Amino acid sequence: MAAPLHAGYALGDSADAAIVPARPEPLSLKPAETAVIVVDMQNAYASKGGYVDIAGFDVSKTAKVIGKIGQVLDAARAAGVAIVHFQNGWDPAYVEAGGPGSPNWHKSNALKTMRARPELEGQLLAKGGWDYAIVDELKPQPGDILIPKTRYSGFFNTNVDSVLRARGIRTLVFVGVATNVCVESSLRDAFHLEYFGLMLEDAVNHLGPDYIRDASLYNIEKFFGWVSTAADFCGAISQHAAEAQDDR
Ligand SMILES: C/C(=C/NC(N)=O)C(=O)O
Repeated sequence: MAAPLHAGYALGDSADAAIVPARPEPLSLKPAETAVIVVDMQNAYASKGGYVDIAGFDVSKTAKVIGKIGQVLDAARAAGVAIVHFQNGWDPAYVEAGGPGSPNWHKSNALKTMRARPELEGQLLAKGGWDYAIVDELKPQPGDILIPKTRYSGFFNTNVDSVLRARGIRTLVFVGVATNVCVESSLRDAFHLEYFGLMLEDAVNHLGPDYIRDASLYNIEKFFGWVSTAADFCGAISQHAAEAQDDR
């Protein structure tokens, strides 16, 4: 049996689906049953002087990623695709971060940085602060959904699965930071919850050496979902919306 021309839950009725060029094969999706997941586009992860910059990670590429995400959100809103923003962080007393009994206390580079530099206590990833805030260019708009989270994956200790299922959403388009941490963690968990996950490789930024970006994209393409670009996703949903308009 020949491999299907495209993947996606809409295999049976792809007539009303958009076909997004992707790896390992094109992915069909229905805009009304799709959401763009904007992962942690906060000053902490995307701005000079934010937590990951202070911790020594490279944020030089985030301005370009912010531009790509802005294009994706404009096209998504025009095509009726839902938008969900994850926002990572904790209460200013860091109760939600967990103490030494939590692996987060030992692995979070934000918590480790504040232990090493006590003058930063209460500033990194603290709700209400600049570091925690979503960057000005990508502030949630009316109708967007905002999901606070306290660990890497947006599918743990949140209601996002219920929010998405209540809207009949089956395909999730991932953008944001970091490719190899919160984006991949969330896409993997979404896979195990039966969502079709698509990562836009030029709308994400990784933390660490460049090979970790390649490894993350390989993992997603081979085992957890699909990989495409901002232009291919925007082109597919915009063309689909135009054809639907012509058919009216
Ligand atoms: C390392 C890290 C990653 N966050 C993310 N949004 O990928 C953190 O939150 O400490």
